[in-house]
Amino acid sequence: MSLVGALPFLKPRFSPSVSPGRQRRHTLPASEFRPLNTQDAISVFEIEKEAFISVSGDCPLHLDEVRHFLTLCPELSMGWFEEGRLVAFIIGSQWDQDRLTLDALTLHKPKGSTVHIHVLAVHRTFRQQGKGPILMWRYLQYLRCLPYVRRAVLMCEDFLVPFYQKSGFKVQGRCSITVASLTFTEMQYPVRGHALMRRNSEAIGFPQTVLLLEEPIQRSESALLLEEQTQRTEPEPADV
Ligand SMILES: CC(=O)SCCNC(=O)CCNC(=O)[C@H](O)C(C)(C)COP(=O)(O)OP(=O)(O)OC[C@H]1O[C@@H](n2cnc3c(N)ncnc32)[C@H](O)[C@@H]1OP(=O)(O)O
Repeated sequence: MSLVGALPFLKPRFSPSVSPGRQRRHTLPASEFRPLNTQDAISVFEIEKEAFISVSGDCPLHLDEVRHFLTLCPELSMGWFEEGRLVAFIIGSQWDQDRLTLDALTLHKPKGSTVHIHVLAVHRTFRQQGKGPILMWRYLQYLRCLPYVRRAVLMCEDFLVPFYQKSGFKVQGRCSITVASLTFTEMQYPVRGHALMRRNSEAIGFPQTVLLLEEPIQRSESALLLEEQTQRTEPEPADV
């Protein structure tokens, strides 16, 4: 019996016969989309602080609320990481009523068929590059793979209505929620009701869906180009 066979713990980690190209990579993936977890909460809140608190003094989710939703329903969040750094994120939870009320800001209703998108934010240095619309597009595709989701809703300030319309959201009306002097428009996106065709792919950890939309989402040329580049730079599956 060889020494290595008898004492497996002495076995070298990498076989000398493995070619350099097959060795484990130690670099962080260039671009990765994944659900967030509570360890990401600080990075999320750092982006929120800059994006909202520095502008209006408040933000959609305080740090404890970020942790709360990432504990209760991490599968309704999505982060975009570049070389391990969070550059954009969405946090959602389930809601069970037609319109948003104050309770929707803090509660997750696991029996609800609506996903309430609490916040979409892009890190300051990565804005105006089409990342927000791409992340939203991926998120909405992902929601289509969750059988219990019928629609997505959000509230936004009026100046962002055209931005969300480009992602396929429709105005539902004035939101009953106000925060200090801020008022909001409520918007919704029908997740069910479209014909859809599934492609059996599990890239980047999210099931992918190819959609046949009744009304195609309008995406700008820059967004399409960036997405194409992102797909090109997505990492190969790690060696096992
Ligand atoms: C539910 C909520 O979370 S509402 C709050 C939304 N989040 C914030 O306000 C946080 C701070 N802001 C951000 O994080 C980002 O600026 C976002 C999420 C609003 C936009 O993301 P970005 O990646 O910067 O989007 P980007 O600038 O690339 O714009 C993409 C398209 O949306 C349009 N757009 C962006 N911002 C706006 C706006 N304020 N009003 C109208 N259109 C807009 C752009 O013109 C562009 O369209 P085009 O490509 O056809 O020219």
